[in-house]
Amino acid sequence: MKKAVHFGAGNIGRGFIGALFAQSGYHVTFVDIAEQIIEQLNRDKSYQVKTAAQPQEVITVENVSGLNNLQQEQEVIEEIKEATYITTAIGPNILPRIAPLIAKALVERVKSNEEKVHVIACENQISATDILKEHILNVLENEEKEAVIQKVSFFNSAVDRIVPIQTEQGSLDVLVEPYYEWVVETSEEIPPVEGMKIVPELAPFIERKLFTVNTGHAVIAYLGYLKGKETIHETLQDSTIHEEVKATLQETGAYLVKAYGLDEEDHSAYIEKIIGRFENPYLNDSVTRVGRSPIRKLGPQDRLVRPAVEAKKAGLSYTHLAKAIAAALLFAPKEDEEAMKLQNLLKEQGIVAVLAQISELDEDGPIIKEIVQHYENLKGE
Ligand SMILES: NC(=O)C1=CN([C@@H]2O[C@H](COP(=O)(O)OP(=O)(O)OC[C@H]3O[C@@H](n4cnc5c(N)ncnc54)[C@H](O)[C@@H]3O)[C@@H](O)[C@H]2O)C=CC1
Ligand SMILES: O=P(O)(O)OC[C@H]1O[C@](O)(CO)[C@@H](O)[C@@H]1O
Repeated sequence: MKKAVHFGAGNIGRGFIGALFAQSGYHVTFVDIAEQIIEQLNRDKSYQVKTAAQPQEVITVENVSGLNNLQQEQEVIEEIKEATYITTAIGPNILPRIAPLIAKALVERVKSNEEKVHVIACENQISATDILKEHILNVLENEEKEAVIQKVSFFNSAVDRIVPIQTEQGSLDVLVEPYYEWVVETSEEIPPVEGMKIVPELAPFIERKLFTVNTGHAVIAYLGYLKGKETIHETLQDSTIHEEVKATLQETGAYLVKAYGLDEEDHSAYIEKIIGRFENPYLNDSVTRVGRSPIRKLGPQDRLVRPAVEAKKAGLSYTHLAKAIAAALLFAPKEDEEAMKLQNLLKEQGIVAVLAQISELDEDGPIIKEIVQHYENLKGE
């Protein structure tokens, strides 16, 4: 049986990527630090993926096991020595932490196995696999680097499936939206995985996804949070926010149409389809999950700042994006470590210095000016 090693046995790991490998006949070893999930995977050896829809579809995922990367380093290395795929869904900030173990394992792997192994980071981040690759290569000696580069393929990818925080305590089962898309960039012939779509150039796919699905979701989360809403579905019932989401996606859409020559009508239909996905009442997706880690989401390459900067460069409107950025600065749930850090930074340094630092925006530029105006207005509401 072919093997896949997947880092991150969370929502996307179990509910999407791991499930596709298992359905394609792979044994999936999940690697995680969550002791309870690992124990349960090894005990139950299966779990169910259930769609948030009526009627509900239920898929049983089998041939799975788990390893703890903090306690079972050697076992992880042994699995990687035989794997066809190594994938991750752990969050962009965690990639540097798992890179040393993957690097160590790849060095062992290329000594004992001639077959190529394929590494794919499945994160909401542009070029996540390139970033992981850099962290891996950085810890290797020159000779090791060469061997790894020759026998390991690294592919960037875009992952799209809404998987909310799971509410069934003590269960490995995962509730997912019915829709999914996994796009992988390569021109190599690679072992087939059901549901994996191969493209020669990822940029249009990942930007269209990140700046529509993730931008739209973020706008709903941040505006919903400010209005005291709990869920994405509930927030979208507010017609003012609904309109604001559409207007923001028209801004990112104008940039995407111009940058990638997309058909305007097709893109408008895509926006409608995405908003329809957000409206799914069975997902019960919280605004705090979707808005989580606002410092990461305000990064220069992420879903709010990059389209605003690109729109400005192209002479297009970015006023609704500026409002969304302002709303992100006001996102302050106590349990979100990054949100708390952001609030402290704002108190200590003020909005202009913070945006210059975390979003790499020009302190004297028009984007910051517009954000500051929206920030003051939103604070006063
Ligand atoms: N949930 C969703 O709807 C989607 C999420 N994504 C992306 O997928 C990635 C994962 O997201 P989720 O599955 O929602 O998160 P999650 O929090 O459900 O899963 C992450 C898993 O990583 C594990 N982890 C954390 N630190 C670790 C470490 N040092 N070593 C090993 N494992 C570690 C956690 O214990 C957890 O099980 C993120 O990059 C997210 O942006 C992408 C598309 C959809
Ligand atoms: O997973 P992140 O990057 O924190 O952001 C949440 C976003 O990712 C998703 O989980 C799916 O792409 C969306 O629900 C949301 O747009």
